[in-house]
Amino acid sequence: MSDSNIKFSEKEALDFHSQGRPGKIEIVATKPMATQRDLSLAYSPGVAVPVRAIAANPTLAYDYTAKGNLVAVISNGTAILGLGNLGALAAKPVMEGKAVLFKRFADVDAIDLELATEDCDRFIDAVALLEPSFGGINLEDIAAPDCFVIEQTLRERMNIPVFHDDQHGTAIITAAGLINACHLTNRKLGDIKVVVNGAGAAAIACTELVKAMGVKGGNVIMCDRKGVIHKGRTDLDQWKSAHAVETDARTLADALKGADVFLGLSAANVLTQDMLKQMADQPIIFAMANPDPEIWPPDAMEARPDAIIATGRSDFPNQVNNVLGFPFIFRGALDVRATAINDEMKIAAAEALAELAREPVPEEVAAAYGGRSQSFGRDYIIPAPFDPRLMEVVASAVAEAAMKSGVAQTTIEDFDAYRHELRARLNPTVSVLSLAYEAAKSNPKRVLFAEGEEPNVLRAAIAFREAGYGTPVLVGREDVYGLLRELGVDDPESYEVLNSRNSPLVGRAVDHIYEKHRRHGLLRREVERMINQDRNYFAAAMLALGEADAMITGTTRPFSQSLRQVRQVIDDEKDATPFGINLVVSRNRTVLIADTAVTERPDAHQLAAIGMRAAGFARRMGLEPRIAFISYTTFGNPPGTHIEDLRGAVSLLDGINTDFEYEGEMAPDVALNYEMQKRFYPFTRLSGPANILVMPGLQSANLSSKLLKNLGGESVLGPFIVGLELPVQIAPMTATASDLVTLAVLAAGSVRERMPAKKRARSAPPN
Ligand SMILES: NC(=O)C1=CN([C@@H]2O[C@H](COP(=O)(O)OP(=O)(O)OC[C@H]3O[C@@H](n4cnc5c(N)ncnc54)[C@H](OP(=O)(O)O)[C@@H]3O)[C@@H](O)[C@H]2O)C=CC1
Ligand SMILES: CC(=O)C(=O)O
Ligand SMILES: [Mg+2]
Repeated sequence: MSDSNIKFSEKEALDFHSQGRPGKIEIVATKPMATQRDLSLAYSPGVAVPVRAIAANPTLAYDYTAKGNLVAVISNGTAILGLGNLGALAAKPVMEGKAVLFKRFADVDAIDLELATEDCDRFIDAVALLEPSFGGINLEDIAAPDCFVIEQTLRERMNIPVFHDDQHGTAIITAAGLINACHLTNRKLGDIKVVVNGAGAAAIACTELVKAMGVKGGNVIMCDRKGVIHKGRTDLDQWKSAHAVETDARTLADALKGADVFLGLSAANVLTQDMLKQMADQPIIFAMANPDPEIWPPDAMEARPDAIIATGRSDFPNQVNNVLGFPFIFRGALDVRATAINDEMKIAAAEALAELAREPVPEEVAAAYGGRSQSFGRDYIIPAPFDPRLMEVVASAVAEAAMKSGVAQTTIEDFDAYRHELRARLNPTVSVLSLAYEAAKSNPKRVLFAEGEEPNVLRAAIAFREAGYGTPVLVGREDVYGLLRELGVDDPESYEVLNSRNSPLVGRAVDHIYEKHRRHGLLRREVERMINQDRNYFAAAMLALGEADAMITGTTRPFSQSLRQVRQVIDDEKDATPFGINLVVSRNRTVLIADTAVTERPDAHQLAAIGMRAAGFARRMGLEPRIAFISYTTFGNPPGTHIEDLRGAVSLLDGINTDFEYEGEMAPDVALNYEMQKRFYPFTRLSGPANILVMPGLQSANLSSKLLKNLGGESVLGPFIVGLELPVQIAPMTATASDLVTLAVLAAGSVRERMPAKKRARSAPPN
């Protein structure tokens, strides 16, 4: 089995796919469909107008339909990952997965199409007929040699890019990795001896590309299931025989003697430690079969500590997987309406990837993969898929190469502006959340789940642990182990449970709270009762005493009650009142709303302080803060009362040195609409629409967030508490298990660097 650090059960994988709406994709309308008029425009009779326009000028399809951003991911399921021919229907989860990766990484809309035929001609006809619908075709998981015939014929017949990703996507990423691995081991492509295991779609394309880049034909030995592909074999088709060589080697083991490079695009576990021991010094081992590689990296490393090792998986260093390429390659091709993805575009992508890996990694990416090396070297020969730079670097290289090589139908005049547009397409908050998850994995923390008897909380704790985000510490008095068992956990005793009825830590928890409050009216016996009766007090005391790094609670009582209890044990940050921030993540923008949780009527000082801390929070989320102090009036229009505090906050900020933009008072429709600001209030100090709305009071902040969540269809996260001395997050009572996991990850992520929890506990002064 694997030594991977991502663990999940088969049930989890199935639940992931079946929960909520089955599958991974849905279609969302981009235009309003609310009124009779909307319907008349979207469909008959209004739709007739673009129909006639496109009939007269076909390129207008790119202006009036989704074609220009739409890719079909098409398979017949004859080579699903490394699982073999499992048929068109079984390929659907992979193709849906590919479609969502297109969206997630490059904002390309993609739809999966599975064709139930193994007849090349029928497949080709079916795909060719789809040309009007799509801006590009991604062929996927079609076995060799049919895939060669299919792709070649479709490229000739179609006037949009047709790209078999298992061939060229893989070849591009492999080439980038190989360039860098050779660079690190001082090898020249012209000298290396390569063994390619597999002679299918991916293997043949990789071999062709590396030969085109300078690897000598006579230095490459390819193997299939029957062993080495040598000149004496009589069972070879034209694609395999093109790579047959004169050699005495007959098996993979023979071929690997003295080889510099192993490129595995075959099947799981076919490479042994003994074979690796025969390879040259500093061997380069790319075991790229999916989902399980030809050899697991720890085994390869044990046999050859001097090796550079890559796999197709995200849970080991050096992920050589086509996910690093296809989203961005299609992004660039679509943006210039390319008619093909040609060799120039492929080479530009490979070079851009290789160069990017040699550049310093941005701080947030390094932090996210903190446990692993993130500077160019043996464990980092290729960028990581979550690196936000991939989009602009690879897509712009591909678009430029398309223009230079004459397959672009439109041109990009200003590449700086284009790169800026590409950055904006990726919602930074979505990226930051992904990075927060990665960061949690590489720096796992101990998180107290204060409501450890609630099924939802336990589900979250299980998911938190199994995803590798950290160690959940469950606070509960009932039989928590029994509850875990009911939820399908086989080894409940492996979870840590703290019970305030019998924990040896109770005495110290009481001491801690009593110490804080004994001069403010609390008797020791009252503190004992608090600890005994309320898990929030006990959990918060455990946090304060260093038994864990962070805490989450909130699902069993109103937010304000949980917060009040927590604040009796955990101090506020110096000179600050805590407040709540909600994150509204809508299609193309993220907006923060504050204070959604604590102070009912903040005065000018409190509003200014909320603005300042919200700006810091926004930066941590990857947003450059632009604050609007929100009112129902904009700069006194219409005239009204209750705006003094907002104006006061603005002038308080005017009096200090701030490094963020702020403006107010403003109504939300003006704050969020920069065109309107420039038109009616050209003196605005914002440089774009506001992304932090500091509301005049708790009512407006809290109500607007809840309305957006329930009516607006927006994804609203939070409230996140800002301003407590120790990381505590309080979930809304309606939180789902997955909301709780996000909160736990964010709470763990805001742990300041200090002594690890357990150590602090031990070094605390004796009571
Ligand atoms: N990391 C990445 O990005 C990618 C990885 N891959 C992986 O590469 C593998 C092949 O995919 P693909 O090319 O699309 O599939 P194909 O079906 O086109 O090719 C499979 C090839 O693997 C060979 N093979 C299978 N088992 C063995 C074995 N035990 N020893 C030697 N060769 C073997 C087959 O040999 P024969 O010709 O004798 O049948 C065939 O040549 C899969 O595991 C896939 O997951 C693919 C694309 C991208
Ligand atoms: C990654 C991929 O496309 C494959 O393994 O088939
Ligand atoms: Mg594939």
